[in-house]
Amino acid sequence: MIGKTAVEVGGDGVAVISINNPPLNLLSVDVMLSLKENIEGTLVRKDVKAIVITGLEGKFSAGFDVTAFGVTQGKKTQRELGFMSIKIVTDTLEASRKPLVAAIEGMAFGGGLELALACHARISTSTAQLGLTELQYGILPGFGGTQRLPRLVGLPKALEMILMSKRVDGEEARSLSLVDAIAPADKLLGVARQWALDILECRRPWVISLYKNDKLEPLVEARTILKSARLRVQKQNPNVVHPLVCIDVIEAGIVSGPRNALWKEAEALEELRESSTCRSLVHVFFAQRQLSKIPGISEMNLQPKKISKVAVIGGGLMSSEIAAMLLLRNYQVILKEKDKKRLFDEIHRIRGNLQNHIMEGKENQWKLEKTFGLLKGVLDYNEFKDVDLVIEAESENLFLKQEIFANLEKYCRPHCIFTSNSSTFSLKLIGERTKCEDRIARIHFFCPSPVMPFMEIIRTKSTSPQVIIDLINFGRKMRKTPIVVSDWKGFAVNSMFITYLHAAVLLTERGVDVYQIDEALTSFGMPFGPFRMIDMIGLEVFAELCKIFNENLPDRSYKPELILTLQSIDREGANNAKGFYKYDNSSKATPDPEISNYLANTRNLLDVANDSKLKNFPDGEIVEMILFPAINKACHIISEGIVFRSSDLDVASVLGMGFPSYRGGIIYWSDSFASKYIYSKLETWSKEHGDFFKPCAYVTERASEGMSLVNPEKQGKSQL
Ligand SMILES: C[C@H](O)CC(=O)SCCNC(=O)CCNC(=O)[C@H](O)C(C)(C)COP(=O)(O)OP(=O)(O)OC[C@H]1O[C@@H](n2cnc3c(N)ncnc32)[C@H](O)[C@@H]1OP(=O)(O)O
Repeated sequence: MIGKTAVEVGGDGVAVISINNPPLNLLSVDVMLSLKENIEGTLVRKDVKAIVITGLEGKFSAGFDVTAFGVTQGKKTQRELGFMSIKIVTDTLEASRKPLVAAIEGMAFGGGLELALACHARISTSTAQLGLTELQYGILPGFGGTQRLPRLVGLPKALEMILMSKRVDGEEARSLSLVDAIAPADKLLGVARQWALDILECRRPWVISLYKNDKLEPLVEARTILKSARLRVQKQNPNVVHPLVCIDVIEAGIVSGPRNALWKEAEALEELRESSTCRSLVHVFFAQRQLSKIPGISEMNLQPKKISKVAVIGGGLMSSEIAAMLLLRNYQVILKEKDKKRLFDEIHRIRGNLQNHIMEGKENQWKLEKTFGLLKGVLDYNEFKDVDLVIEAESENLFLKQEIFANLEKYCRPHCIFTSNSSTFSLKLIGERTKCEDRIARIHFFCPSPVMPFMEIIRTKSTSPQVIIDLINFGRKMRKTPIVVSDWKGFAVNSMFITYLHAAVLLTERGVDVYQIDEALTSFGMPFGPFRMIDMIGLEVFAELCKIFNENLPDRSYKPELILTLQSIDREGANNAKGFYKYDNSSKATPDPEISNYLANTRNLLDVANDSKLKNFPDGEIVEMILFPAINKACHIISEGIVFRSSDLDVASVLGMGFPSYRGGIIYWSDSFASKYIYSKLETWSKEHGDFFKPCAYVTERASEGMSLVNPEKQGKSQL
């Protein structure tokens, strides 16, 4: 039995039914059947006047167990989900002849919130998290959420919450009338019990959400809202259908009544949960959860140490972005610079960063000053004595970095963690003049760091387990998804991304149109094409990155000559309004016909003929020719033991490169081809265009054995 519910009847005549499926009180067929049984049981009990539904241990319910979707393809749950939605949620729970109130603490997601929506009232704590998050798994709310949420909060807000899988806290839920009252955790059950009795005594309304109409827009207005929602989702994500299916189901309820639409919803859920989109998204969900499981460390159950004060060393854009991110997460920040002028400039830049952010968030001047007040600029190490973490982001000078780390050991307390942001030198070299290798790691924020939700933690064999745990916890506090990898000549996840960009440059140098490449990749699902991406990174930064990358990892590397040509004529990317694209005052990018001239020059320089075969290259081939080298590099990373699981690179590709999550990540996607196919393509291209495409040993081996590239058990042995 997977989970159940428990009933307790109080002297006040209120039965409290608690969902009991630790740790998150996920819903399962067993939980739902037990809920039905217990509601029916309490309905016939004479000593029960009203019912409260809650979750044990301060968690209402994190929703239905998604292992029932996608990953267990073909295996149906014991009873169809439609049965549960209509027979249990609607005909038993909502139709109960005794008032039913939900007491929500912790979280109410997906099916969990949908149970609460079917109750006659909802009381929540102010910090509870509520949301219909189903679309993030390629399905739609399947327990009546498509019908009840619009009727409780109005169509525009419901669409926003459902289509974006948006979570709101109790306070916001109250302001939306999604919950009826807020109560502190220790009084929650008491308030909910009294509310249920008040409904019985007609002191509070007995609301059946499914038939509530006052918040619903009139049909014509509703149709206009739905139409623009359709256009929006089609534009944002033309490759997936589930948001459109969801909108259709919502509309069906408004047009032909909610009861009929519940059946439509159930049918749609059955269909969507078998889709490849659902399988891929569920894979990414679990892969993301696996990321923080570090073999050999997680079992130690170490508790993370608190990090309150962080020092950032070094100038430049990156360090000011890092410092601003830290301040916005309420860390005290010490910023160390070489001289007064640089320090002044940097502090000025950080204030600008904060101002942008706080303005965007419509927060006030007071908040800005308070946040800025957490920053202290210094020129020496005296303030480092009580710092918990140092992030070194100095220029790429080994001697300078070694000196900094030697000073850190001298001035900081013994538990302070030292990290470098460098991608050039190995951590071993950077820490050579210290005796504290166990406290040294690398943190890599992805560009642009305030936006990218991903963070790499790079460790050596000497980095202590406690430091890893502390940094994972720090990453989460920074609202980033942290991935732990081994030190690999400065590059781990980035090598996959750089290879992807190199493949695009190589292809255009051989004759494929720049803008066709970008379009092929955006149609595939990347948020930007590779050339728009290079423009955004900036050609100077990209060229520098390529130089270091090629020096450190010469195997199958590529020298993107075109970048140098463009730099020589001052085309630096979005920053100076011209790169592969032209940019207007509002940073809107448009293709520039002049690019073809520079391409011709580069081809002359490289002495490569314009390959006529590539002239009318189909989009599908472009995608393969750009993404297969990245898969090849990812396989190299796996075989070197840089990551623990191949699925780690799926998450890395989704969060760090923008690979579409509905394709499951780069390695997961590779499984939609036979490994032999990938191998033979790489082999052919390597003959035609050089070693850049040469399949690595892992791909060669797997292809010869007819094995998938995804094989968590047999992937490369971890170096750690
Ligand atoms: C029919 C309905 O309409 C369909 C649905 O209900 S779809 C489901 C909707 N629910 C959700 O979206 C909630 C997804 N979960 C989360 O966001 C987060 O787990 C959470 C915020 C609830 C808790 O986060 P946190 O405390 O960090 O715990 P976390 O490590 O994520 O999860 C604990 C365990 O539960 C698992 N888990 C979490 N949610 C799950 C779910 N919905 N299904 C299956 N397993 C789930 C995790 O994989 C993890 O398993 P593990 O310990 O074996 O690795």
